Amino acid sequence: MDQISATPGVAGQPGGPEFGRMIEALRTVQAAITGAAPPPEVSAEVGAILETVAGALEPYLVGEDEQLSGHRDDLPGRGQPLLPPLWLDERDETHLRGRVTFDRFHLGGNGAAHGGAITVLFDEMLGRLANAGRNRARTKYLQVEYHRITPLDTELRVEAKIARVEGRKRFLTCALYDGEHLTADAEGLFVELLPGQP
Ligand SMILES: CCCCCCCCCC(=O)SCCNC(=O)CCNC(=O)[C@H](O)C(C)(C)COP(=O)(O)OP(=O)(O)OC[C@H]1O[C@@H](n2cnc3c(N)ncnc32)[C@H](O)[C@@H]1OP(=O)(O)O
Repeated sequence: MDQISATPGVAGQPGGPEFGRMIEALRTVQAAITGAAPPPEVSAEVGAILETVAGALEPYLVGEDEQLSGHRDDLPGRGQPLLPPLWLDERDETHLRGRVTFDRFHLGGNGAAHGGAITVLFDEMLGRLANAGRNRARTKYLQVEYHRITPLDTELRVEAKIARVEGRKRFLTCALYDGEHLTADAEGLFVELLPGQP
């Protein structure tokens, strides 16, 4: 994505608070479905409702540049349901600091957040920082270490820093904390795109 709007949307316009509410409801549905063991009639009923929901949106499908999801910096996780709800409290061109809460949708097992969900968070944090005020770069590698389980339904702190820049290469680090406990961290290399690279 190239354009991310930090301006809260206007009620009654596309991207207004109604859109944020829809994304929030989707997150609630994702967690509810993941955590439920409904009887077949309820699964059938909910499935039909969701098919109706998809049908209601179908006339409004747009290209990547026009979609709202992922482009709303005023919403947690940019309004992109793939991302856990992430709030950025501090940001400049050298560091980011935010809060994130994983829920039942992000469950790996035995109460712990899925390692892949944590990696999505780290790629987002490092991607945002690598691209802050700089020419566009993409992830070359992301090396993640899991030090202890990352709990669900707990507000966690996440911090990213630029370690060094060498020509096109941007080396960054990210760390996730439950209180004072480090649960996971990562080192990533982002490479600035050459003209013509997608
Ligand atoms: C506003 C935006 C908000 C964004 C938020 C969301 C962020 C999400 C970020 C992403 O997820 S991006 C999607 C995932 N990544 C990709 O799809 C990238 C796919 N790969 C590519 O497109 C290319 O491989 C890439 C542009 C990253 C680099 O390709 P190049 O062929 O131009 O670079 P090359 O592989 O030659 O490496 C460039 C430099 O890095 C070095 N390098 C490569 N791999 C390395 C490695 N493993 N370790 C150390 N150095 C390495 C390499 O030696 C070289 O060093 P020098 O410049 O000094 O010669």
